Amino acid sequence: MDDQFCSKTETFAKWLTHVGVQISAKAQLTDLRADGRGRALVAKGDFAEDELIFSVPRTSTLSVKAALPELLSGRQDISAEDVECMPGWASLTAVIISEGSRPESKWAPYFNVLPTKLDSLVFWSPEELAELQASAVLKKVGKDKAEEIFHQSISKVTPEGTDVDIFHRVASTIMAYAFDIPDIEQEEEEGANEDDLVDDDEQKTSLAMIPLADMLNADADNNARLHYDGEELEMRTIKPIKNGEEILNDYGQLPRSDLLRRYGYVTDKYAPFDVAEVSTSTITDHIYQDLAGELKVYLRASEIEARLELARREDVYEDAYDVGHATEEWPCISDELVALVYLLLVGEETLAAIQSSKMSLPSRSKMETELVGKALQRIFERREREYSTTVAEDENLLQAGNHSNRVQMAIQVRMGEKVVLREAKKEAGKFQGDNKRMLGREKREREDDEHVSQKKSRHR
Ligand SMILES: C[S@@+](CC[C@H](N)C(=O)[O-])C[C@H]1O[C@@H](n2cnc3c(N)ncnc32)[C@H](O)[C@@H]1O
Repeated sequence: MDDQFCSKTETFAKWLTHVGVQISAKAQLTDLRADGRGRALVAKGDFAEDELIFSVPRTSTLSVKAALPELLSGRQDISAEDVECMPGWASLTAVIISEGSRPESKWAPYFNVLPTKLDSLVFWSPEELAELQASAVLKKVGKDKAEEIFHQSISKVTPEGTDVDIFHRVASTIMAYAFDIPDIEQEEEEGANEDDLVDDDEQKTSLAMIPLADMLNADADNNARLHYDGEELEMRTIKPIKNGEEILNDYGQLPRSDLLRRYGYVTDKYAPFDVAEVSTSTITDHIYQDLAGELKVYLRASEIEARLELARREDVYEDAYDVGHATEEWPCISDELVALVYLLLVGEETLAAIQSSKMSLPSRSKMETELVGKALQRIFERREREYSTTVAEDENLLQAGNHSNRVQMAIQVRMGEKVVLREAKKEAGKFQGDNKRMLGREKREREDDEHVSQKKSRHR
């Protein structure tokens, strides 16, 4: 353990006052390492709703704009453009690495409280990552791509000797600690154009580090929120906070997989936001085989492609679809996924009618046919089998608890995804819509209709 932890916190607290941060006497930076929560802000008195906890002047935030002059000073070999042309996170990484290498940096007391070790996924070994099994989060880690950007552009502007380990530490700290701050000029401009008919809701933001605001942990239900309205960024309570309670910020409604990837921790409170991903290529590779018994039709690759093209035209195509827990507002299975599977399975005549725009895509309830439900159930079962352990096995492993913290977190993530797939399968099992417009049925239905009418005419 870092035995300078407390002295670093004290120096940081003094520095905050020095740079104009105003903090309520009822809020205190506290050592929560024993609970695995690092430094945290804790209430040392009762806060009312909408009470100011602290304010940080915009001038005390660390952005590319703020730190670029220092990086460029005395360097003839690079220009502002070399830094500004990089993606936002990469240019902020470059300026923080450069600033961090200067012992006289005004930010030094702040840098001293930033982490030297993180658990975000980029730091996991191949064996640890393998514990996530079939989780789609593995495709999102992006370590190689990040290193490519480091070698191609960041390392050209950072001090000589900056290695890839420093790069990952700073880039990952930015991922877990930085904020997207709305630009104040933009807000004023928008205010001036309040009567404009065209609503330009794309607000310009800048990525920046906000000392102290980034010492707040999060646990799905926050009790504080940062306000960006003025020159002072204000952290205010959103509900009363009692003496002794931790002050928590909002990191967003993230599935545990993303929480782990970006922040290196998970808690049960994020489980309701878990998602599992099913890729369109897996769906098209298996759907006709899985339903061969009931379809009795063979589609050529070009016919499948035409159906996917229609899904694109109808704006329901995605390379992969997320399924999540149902809420009061949303089902587990998105409208887009139902529509994709419907278009892959709808009969030729209905397909042609939609293609020629004689008919529009039916409502969700009409697309929830029994066949679409059966296909989705198979898709979710297949996806669950891609994980090498079952939910029950994971439950036992979690209970045994004899793993490293990282493995324990990986088990929670992979188990959460399988639980979502099961719930989605149950939902698909309730689809009961008529199959008569579906592939292989349309013709049979028509033949049956004709058969009935022939019978009727014979009886006449
Ligand atoms: C913005 S920082 C918060 C300050 C941090 N605790 C520190 O000591 O520097 C985000 C990091 O805090 C930790 N963290 C945040 N919320 C947490 C929680 N509920 N449980 C455990 N760790 C948490 C994670 O390591 C995350 O990457």
